[in-house]
Amino acid sequence: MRMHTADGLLRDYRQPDVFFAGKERTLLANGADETFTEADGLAGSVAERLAESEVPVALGAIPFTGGEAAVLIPKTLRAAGPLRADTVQVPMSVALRTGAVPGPDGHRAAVAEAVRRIRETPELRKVVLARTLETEFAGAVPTEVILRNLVGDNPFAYHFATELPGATFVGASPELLVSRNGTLVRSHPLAGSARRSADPVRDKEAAAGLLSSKKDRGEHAIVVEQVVETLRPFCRKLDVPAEPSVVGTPVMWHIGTEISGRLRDPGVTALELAQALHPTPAVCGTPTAAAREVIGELECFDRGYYAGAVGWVDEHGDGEWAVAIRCAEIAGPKMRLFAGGGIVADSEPDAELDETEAKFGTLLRAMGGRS
Ligand SMILES: C=C(O[C@@H]1C=C(C(=O)O)C=C[C@H]1O)C(=O)O
Repeated sequence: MRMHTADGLLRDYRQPDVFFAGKERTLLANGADETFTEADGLAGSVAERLAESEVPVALGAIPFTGGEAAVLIPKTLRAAGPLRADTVQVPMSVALRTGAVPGPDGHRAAVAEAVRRIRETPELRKVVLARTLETEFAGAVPTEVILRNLVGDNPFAYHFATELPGATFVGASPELLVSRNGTLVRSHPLAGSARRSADPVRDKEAAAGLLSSKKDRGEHAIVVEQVVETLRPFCRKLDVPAEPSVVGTPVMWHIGTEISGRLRDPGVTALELAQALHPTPAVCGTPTAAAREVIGELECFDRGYYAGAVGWVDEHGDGEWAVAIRCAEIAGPKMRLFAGGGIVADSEPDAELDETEAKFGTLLRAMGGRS
């Protein structure tokens, strides 16, 4: 059997392949033997088909809410270990047009309204609000260049390029929704963010300030609480660190908690766990249904697969699903970037606006810009 290297798979990726690089495996898939669009019972239907499939892995994306899943069993699949190589940045042409939807004032107003609702609704504790950045290039966006640049910028993220109806979805997520390897289950929720600084002293201060911020710690605790509550019934043992830690990307600091557990029933697949956890309050809010409703009212665009989940599951039920953030949809010459942040009772509109601008930086850097 020919062995593949993760770096080789990255170099071979071309749209419309499906690429996913996580901590366990790097996968490059081509063609679709079977596609799964029905979100209800998705984990069950996928597991059933995988049991008899020649290619024993399904991969793709599930949307933020409602809508169709975009998961497939490919015709061919190549697999390698995790990506380690640091790829050289490839230059890209500059975007002709960019425009944020909503613009700065629109986002500030939405944040202020979410804060007002959180303060006056006792059970509503957190709502995640996002915005988009629409960009247009002179020609078709080279998805493989964006993907390679994302990897080069941060080899430690979960990288993906997967096909959606009418678009390619590409990103470098720092956040693990869930992974399953045998009976070992892991989740690494992030919530609470600060922009990084080019000045090392200020950068360190930003990380320390984030970890000691009461508002950000509160925002983070809400996510951990729900992830633990959801995983508890699936696990006979669950390790939750008493204190969170700081996790860095090239542009952001986040508060993170690495949770691990042992599955009670090894028949529960990674995709089933992902669907049980999704959407966590890191991308939706709490309580989930009320937060989702506020998002529907205050966001002026459809999230699609942004803030959904992207990953893979195999015939044993092992798999990795990342939270679909720090990402963009590419369609021909157009590229739409997404970024959001958690809003709690003491959030400030200007700071929240800045957080989304900073988070756009992950994709902007891959597009050859500066963040
Ligand atoms: C919603 C996003 O990020 C999420 C929200 C965070 C926050 O509110 O602090 C931090 C990490 C992510 O869980 C995004 O990047 O678009």
